[in-house]
Amino acid sequence: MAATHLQLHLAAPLKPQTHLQKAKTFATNPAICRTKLPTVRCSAAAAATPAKRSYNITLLPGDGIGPEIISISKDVLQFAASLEGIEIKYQEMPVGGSAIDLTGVPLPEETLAAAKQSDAVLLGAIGGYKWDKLEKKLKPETGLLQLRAGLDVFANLRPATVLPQLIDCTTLKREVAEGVDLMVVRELTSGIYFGEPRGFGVNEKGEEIGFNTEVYSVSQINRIARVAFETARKRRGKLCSVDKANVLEASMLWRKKVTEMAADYPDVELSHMYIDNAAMQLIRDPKQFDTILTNNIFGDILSDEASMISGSIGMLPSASIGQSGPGLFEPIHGSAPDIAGQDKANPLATILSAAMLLRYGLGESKAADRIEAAVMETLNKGLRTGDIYSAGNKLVGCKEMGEQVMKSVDCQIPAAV
Ligand SMILES: NC(=O)C1=CN([C@@H]2O[C@H](COP(=O)(O)OP(=O)(O)OC[C@H]3O[C@@H](n4cnc5c(N)ncnc54)[C@H](O)[C@@H]3O)[C@@H](O)[C@H]2O)C=CC1
Ligand SMILES: CC(C)CC(=O)C(=O)O
Repeated sequence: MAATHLQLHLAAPLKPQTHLQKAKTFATNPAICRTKLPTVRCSAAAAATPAKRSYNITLLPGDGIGPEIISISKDVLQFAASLEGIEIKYQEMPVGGSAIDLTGVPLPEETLAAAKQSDAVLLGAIGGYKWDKLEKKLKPETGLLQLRAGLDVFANLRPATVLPQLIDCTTLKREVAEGVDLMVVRELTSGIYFGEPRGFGVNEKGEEIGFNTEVYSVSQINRIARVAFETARKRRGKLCSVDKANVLEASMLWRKKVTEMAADYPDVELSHMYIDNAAMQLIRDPKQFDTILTNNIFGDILSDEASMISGSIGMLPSASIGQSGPGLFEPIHGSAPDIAGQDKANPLATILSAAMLLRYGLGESKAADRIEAAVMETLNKGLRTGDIYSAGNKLVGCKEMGEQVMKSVDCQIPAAV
């Protein structure tokens, strides 16, 4: 099958909503991630009446809790799609530690080829103790970085919302967390995770060293900044660019280019913040943030931090997109080896990633609505995995949570936001 093409569709800005309107929306409407991103869709699905209603999805379960959460998310995706008359064919491929065990490498050529040829990719997570001591090029994490680079999905969109149902799960004071609704736009295929030179060596004193390089080119900055401005424009019109421009040259260039681009977006209020302050401000007053633009490593850290405002890392989905080709959709968490195989994992981050896949990868927003509505209904019923459990609710395992979401998938679709 020919590869589909994701496009950043520069649509007219949506009307910004006030915090109060938002809070009301989220209290009554399950569309957790809806209307928050620039419209991203494959060209095959971009027509008003999509000609193509059949898609190929590559599933990459990976390691640890990956297979558990992907199996459930696939069932939910399949059911929601079938109710909307969409046919999906799946191809499951190895990645990470499981690929190392099978083939000797963390990203087999066949896996990358299958991912590239599909309409979208749904990933669980990679990594685990078993592979921690392998040399760098053979580690599961290297496979994931190669996959992101191979698909050129440079923009990682990580929404973090405090759902009213989970307000008791936040580690912050209720009044600080209530109504938080932010989006981290993380650069995903450059920066210190990829920069050269890198490696191990010996310094002039004969001491062993490890070194990495934080490097960004103008084009790498411009393309992620554009996504962030477009995202902010479709949200509440506030963009905070997070860097370390008081110390790092790569950040100085980042700040200069982001500032220049602001001229194209007079409707977006741009601010800059140093990463150390941003990490603090996110806990002090998270509601000050709407859209956060940042580099690869700062975005990795800030979004994990943001997950605890929402209640659990088991709740946060993500979409990684490029200029063309399939998008990569994955929860923000890792393979959680401490709970793997124990039916304790929260599958909702991956289920919501499947909803993002439908909405932003395939342009199938009705099926995405169904999944998000089902997640909300399941939470409304009081079902909770251990990571989001609070008194008065029912503690369930990963499987039962998934089964309950499945039951709710054909629930009535609420009106669009
Ligand atoms: N995208 C990916 O595949 C990522 C992979 N990793 C890899 O995952 C492995 C473990 O890394 P950690 O630093 O422990 O991060 P992690 O995100 O896997 O786990 C951190 C903590 O959160 C909990 N947790 C994570 N997901 C959960 C879920 N769905 N439900 C309930 N609890 C959940 C875990 O049990 C653990 O206590 C490492 O090998 C790491 O390299 C880490 C981050 C991202
Ligand atoms: C495991 C790394 C390669 C990536 C990571 O930590 C992340 O993207 O969350």
